[in-house]
Amino acid sequence: MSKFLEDMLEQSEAVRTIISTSDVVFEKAKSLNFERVLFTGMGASLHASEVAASFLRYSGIDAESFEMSEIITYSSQELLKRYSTIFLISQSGESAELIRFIEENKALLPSMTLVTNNEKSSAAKAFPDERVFPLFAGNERSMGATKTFVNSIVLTLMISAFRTARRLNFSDLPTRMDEALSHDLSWLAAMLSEKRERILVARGFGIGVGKMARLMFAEVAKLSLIFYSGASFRHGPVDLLADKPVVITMNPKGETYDLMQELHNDIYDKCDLITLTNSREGNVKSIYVSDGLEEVLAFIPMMNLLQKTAEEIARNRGFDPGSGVFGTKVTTKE
Ligand SMILES: N[C@@H]1[C@@H](O)[C@H](O)[C@@H](COP(=O)(O)O)O[C@@H]1O
Repeated sequence: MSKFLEDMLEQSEAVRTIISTSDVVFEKAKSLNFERVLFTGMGASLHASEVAASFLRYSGIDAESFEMSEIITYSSQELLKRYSTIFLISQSGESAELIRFIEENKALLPSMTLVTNNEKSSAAKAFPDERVFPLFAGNERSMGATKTFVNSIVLTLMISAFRTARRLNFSDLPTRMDEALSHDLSWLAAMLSEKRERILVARGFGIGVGKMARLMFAEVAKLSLIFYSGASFRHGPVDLLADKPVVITMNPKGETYDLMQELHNDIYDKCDLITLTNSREGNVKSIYVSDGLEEVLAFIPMMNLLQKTAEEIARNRGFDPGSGVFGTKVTTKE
């Protein structure tokens, strides 16, 4: 079994564990100021936080998510001071940018909070326990985050839900994740291995997940998957349909479901279109996933489905899923 597959199969258990810590999470979250929130990190950790940032904005709370490396060089401490809470997300707690960010912004430590899978990391040492939210994802072996990505989404949503009036029901999520991984996806892996453009489209809470899918395809399958938000795809990139690409959309029931359906109607005869959805109504080729989950959580099992596909593509292409060729799980050089 590949490292990536091993990690993948442990995800639902990891989610059960993080959900079981909700009382401690809510207790710690009480001391956080949600006036103006920034989430920052690199790679999977950054993309996971984009879900909570859009969830908070959707609930009327001022929240943003920016890549840490860009903040370091192209922003300033004066601007960072304006955030009431800065969430640093890092599964390892050792990424080069994270260490530098903490070092260069020591004056802002009181407004920072760390989300990490490694409570003994260099980053964690800079924070008191009440400012560290552990991911409880267990040992993650592979390059191409799985358990820590999903647990980062769930944990930052748990923290965010504490502040909003919107209650989130996570209880069915682990079962839906396992169901997603039980699909036979060999046909999709074969289609995505062909020498033509692969495009992924999603909106809203799916944008962070879509960017993560792009990263995972690069890290695991060693293939490029282009990601667009549903709206930006219409603003020009639809011309990629000229070469009949494979287009996957993630379209759970929710705010923009109908708009995405319209997009399907407009493009289905110009590409191989597959939609991941929890609606039975669609009239294009669908993979049914995330049954009954609310919009913000529905993208997680969709990601699991894409993980399984990427794992199979990697094996078909002769790569060891979860091992980097040039990349590494922890990047210690900026
Ligand atoms: N190749 C890895 C990515 O897979 C990971 O997402 C990123 C952030 O890692 P961390 O969350 O440990 O800071 O670092 C590396 O570049």
